[in-house]
Amino acid sequence: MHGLIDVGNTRIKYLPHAAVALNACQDYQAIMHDQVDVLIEHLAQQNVSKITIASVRALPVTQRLIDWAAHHQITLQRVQVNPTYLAVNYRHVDQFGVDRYLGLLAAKAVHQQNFCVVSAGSAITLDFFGQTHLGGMILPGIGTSLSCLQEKTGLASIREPDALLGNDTASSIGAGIYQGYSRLVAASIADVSAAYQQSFQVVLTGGDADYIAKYLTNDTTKDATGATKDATKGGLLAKVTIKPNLVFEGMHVYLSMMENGAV
Ligand SMILES: Nc1ncnc2c1ncn2[C@@H]1O[C@H](COP(=O)(O)OP(=O)(O)O)[C@@H](O)[C@H]1O
Ligand SMILES: CC(C)(COP(=O)(O)O)[C@@H](O)C(=O)NCCC(=O)O
Repeated sequence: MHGLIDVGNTRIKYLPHAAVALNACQDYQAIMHDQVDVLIEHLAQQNVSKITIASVRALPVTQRLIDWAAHHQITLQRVQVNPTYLAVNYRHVDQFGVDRYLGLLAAKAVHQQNFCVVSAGSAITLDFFGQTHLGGMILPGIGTSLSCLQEKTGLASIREPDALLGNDTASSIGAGIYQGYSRLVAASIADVSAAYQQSFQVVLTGGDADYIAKYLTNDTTKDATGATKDATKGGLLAKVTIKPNLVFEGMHVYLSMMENGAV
């Protein structure tokens, strides 16, 4: 058994390698960092003999997984940003997040060009790809923003608003964070589209993708089968697709390229 692991800043996600190939829409299992031992037990039970791991940075849980694999003679392979197949427009490629790289690889395999990968996790990242990677944006994610607000002001409750404006603290924070972030993402895509004179297919992933999508447009279809639905907004957002497994799909592309000797 070959296991794929995505270590994000908030959660660790796991998917057996075969699941990506056989059923790309199957959801991953996600755990918080302090539950890494539950994942290790699961890997042991599944007789995992090989692990491919994408880790956004050198997190203690990544080291824990590396140590466990070494101790049990399990082959562990770390995904690296490699410009051979997909070049990222970064001054220093080694700064570029491996999760962003895998998101681009997966989206490129489907759309080839003119897409924007939006990953709504601990951070919200936007990566624009025309004929090549153009560059990106990073901003604090929804959960991160809520934690900051709580730390600075003590305000922690959040509720989805039923209107544009909130009428109590929780719905006002909901209006600001859920709707506000979606507008920020939409306006950023619109600005880049206008500046580059091209439109971008939007591919959404990450723990908060549904919230971003919900307020980004009223006409978004959650991707279960890879299907998309038209969702035009100001003529700029051509299509929005939610891909919960985008990083894993990117790992699948990455591994295929390795097998073919491209990476
Ligand atoms: N069950 C959950 N546990 C924790 N966070 C969740 C959960 N469901 C959705 N979220 C949201 O997803 C965000 C983390 O998204 P994720 O894609 O896992 O991030 P990362 O890749 O940075 O670990 C959290 O900040 C939170 O807002
Ligand atoms: C931007 C990120 C923090 C997003 O991480 P995530 O929200 O998925 O945990 C991560 O991709 C990262 O640490 N990137 C390195 C910096 C960069 O891409 O420029």
